Amino acid sequence: MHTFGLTGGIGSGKSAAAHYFAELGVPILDADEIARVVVEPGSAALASIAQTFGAEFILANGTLDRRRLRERIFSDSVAREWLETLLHPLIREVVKEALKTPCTAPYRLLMAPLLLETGMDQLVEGVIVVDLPEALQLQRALARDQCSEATLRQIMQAQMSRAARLARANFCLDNSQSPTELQDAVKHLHTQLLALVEKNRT
Ligand SMILES: CC(C)(COP(=O)(O)OP(=O)(O)OC[C@H]1O[C@@H](n2cnc3c(N)ncnc32)[C@H](O)[C@@H]1O)[C@@H](O)C(=O)NCCC(=O)NCCS
Ligand SMILES: Nc1ncnc2c1ncn2[C@@H]1O[C@H](COP(=O)(O)OP(=O)(O)OP(=O)(O)O)[C@@H](O)[C@H]1O
Repeated sequence: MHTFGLTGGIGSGKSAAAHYFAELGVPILDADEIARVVVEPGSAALASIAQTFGAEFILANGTLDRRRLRERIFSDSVAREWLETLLHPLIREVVKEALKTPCTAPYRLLMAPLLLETGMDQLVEGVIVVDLPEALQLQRALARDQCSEATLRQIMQAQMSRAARLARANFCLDNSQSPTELQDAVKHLHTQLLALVEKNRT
């Protein structure tokens, strides 16, 4: 089973690209979704977070106060590193287990904003980067998220720079134009990936 990684900074258009791949029948494994599963109510990770940051980081319904934790970790790099040390190995283990599941499609995608930062690119055969100028990335993320510009800038600062990410890309999807153009780029890359997978089979 072939797996390629799909990455890009916050608001770059990973979900939009993944949606177009899914329409073409490509299975998607989403690391952000797994990051939510590992802190579900009752998990050891959630208990550790409450112990370190305080009980006020847990909402009345027992779930993580994600907004509060976001504000905290992106304004305090020590807190962020503590959280990453706790969560990244757990996320990686769940991803590794999920990748063991056989799948009939020619290839699948592991979608992860921190694919390169966490070394999860070692689990895939090639890296696809969704790319756009940082100013446009900020503009789109601002329009979508209930998040201040200052926090978004801090999140972008905690991620790899555009240049560093592009330097590690095997494939690039330009998302600086319209959604239709992104969809066309996904279709084109899908054909390329199918050919690559087929070539490796023979
Ligand atoms: C801080 C948390 C609770 C905020 O939750 P929230 O629902 O507001 O955001 P969500 O999880 O949907 O993440 C939104 C985006 O933030 C960015 N982001 C998240 N965590 C990080 C991080 N540690 N460093 C840099 N960027 C990050 C990513 O681009 C991500 O797509 C959450 O992001 C989290 O648990 N982060 C630590 C786990 C992690 O590193 N996840 C990335 C998986 S590869
Ligand atoms: N080509 C485009 N033109 C205009 N808006 C776009 C385009 N691509 C994506 N968007 C919008 O930009 C925002 C960010 O896109 P998306 O949610 O796909 O990014 P993401 O990389 O998955 O973000 P995150 O990692 O923050 O979850 C969304 O509101 C989306 O609708």
